[in-house]
Amino acid sequence: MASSSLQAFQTPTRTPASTRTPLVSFSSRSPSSRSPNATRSFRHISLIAPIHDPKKLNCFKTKASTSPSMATHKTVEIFDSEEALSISLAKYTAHLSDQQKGSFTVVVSGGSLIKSLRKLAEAPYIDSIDWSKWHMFWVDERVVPKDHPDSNFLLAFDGFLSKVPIPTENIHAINDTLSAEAASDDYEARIRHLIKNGVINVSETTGFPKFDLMLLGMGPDGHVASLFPGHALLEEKNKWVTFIKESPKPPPERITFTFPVINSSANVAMVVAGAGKAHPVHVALGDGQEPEVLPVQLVAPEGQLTWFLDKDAASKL
Ligand SMILES: O=C1O[C@H](COP(=O)(O)O)[C@@H](O)[C@H](O)[C@H]1O
Repeated sequence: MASSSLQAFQTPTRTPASTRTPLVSFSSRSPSSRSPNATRSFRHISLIAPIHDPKKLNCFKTKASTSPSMATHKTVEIFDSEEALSISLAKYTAHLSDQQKGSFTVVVSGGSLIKSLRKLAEAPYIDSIDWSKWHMFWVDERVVPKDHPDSNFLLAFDGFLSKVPIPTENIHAINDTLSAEAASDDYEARIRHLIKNGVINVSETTGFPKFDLMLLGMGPDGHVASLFPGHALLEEKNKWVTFIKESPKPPPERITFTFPVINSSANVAMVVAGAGKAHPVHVALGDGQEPEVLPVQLVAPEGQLTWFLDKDAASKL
């Protein structure tokens, strides 16, 4: 099956290509940045092909750590174009998929991230990936019908899901027939059910669901999922899935995973392209002197965090 039809989802269910190297790649192990002021302790910087004054990379060097109870291993890769970024993202995702013995649980955001997944639907990945073990989830969704232009499901369907043979029953879309509150409760209940069935793992550290891979975008204001700057939902500690009725970015009603779930992931890819996002990238990865606290700074998975940046998004680093 090379594609599924949108109609199949209208009634919600309950239930090495080019190996272009990044221009700049460096990795670190840092304490959890659950505290936005948590400092980073970069152990390793490998400069593959400098695009900036290397002195600027001082901003990635070691600082004293605060409480390293939860360590995030962080890698930042900077590419000369979004095209090169998307090729590397496909390779990374295919590698994680290959490593997974049982189900491969993948969470996507909406927005520009979806376009950057396009290489997965091309050779060699379309034929080499075992799509049958993939289970797809959404980190956030807008409270609109699945065929509405604002739907994150529709975006993913058109840009990715309709082009790859993931079994229809493994595509776990958020219920679009319920209110925001009911849909978030419903999604959490369905995730609990999939944990019982052994599809989704649980973090031994946090007790929250542990997805194998979250592919996340970031808004120009530094929001991730539907977790916006200054909003009380940033502080949510108990719920897995919650809702917002007054999103600063339209549409106003949305459902979103919470930070405890995002940060219990085995792998998170932050995929950011374009000069319009250079400022929040600098806040998140720069010298830590910014007074702002952006939601993206709270992304600190217990597993691996990999930033995929194009050079425009990285231009203020
Ligand atoms: O509203 C949303 O925006 C963010 C960022 O979107 P982008 O187009 O600026 O990349 C997205 O990650 C989120 O899923 C979506 O609901």
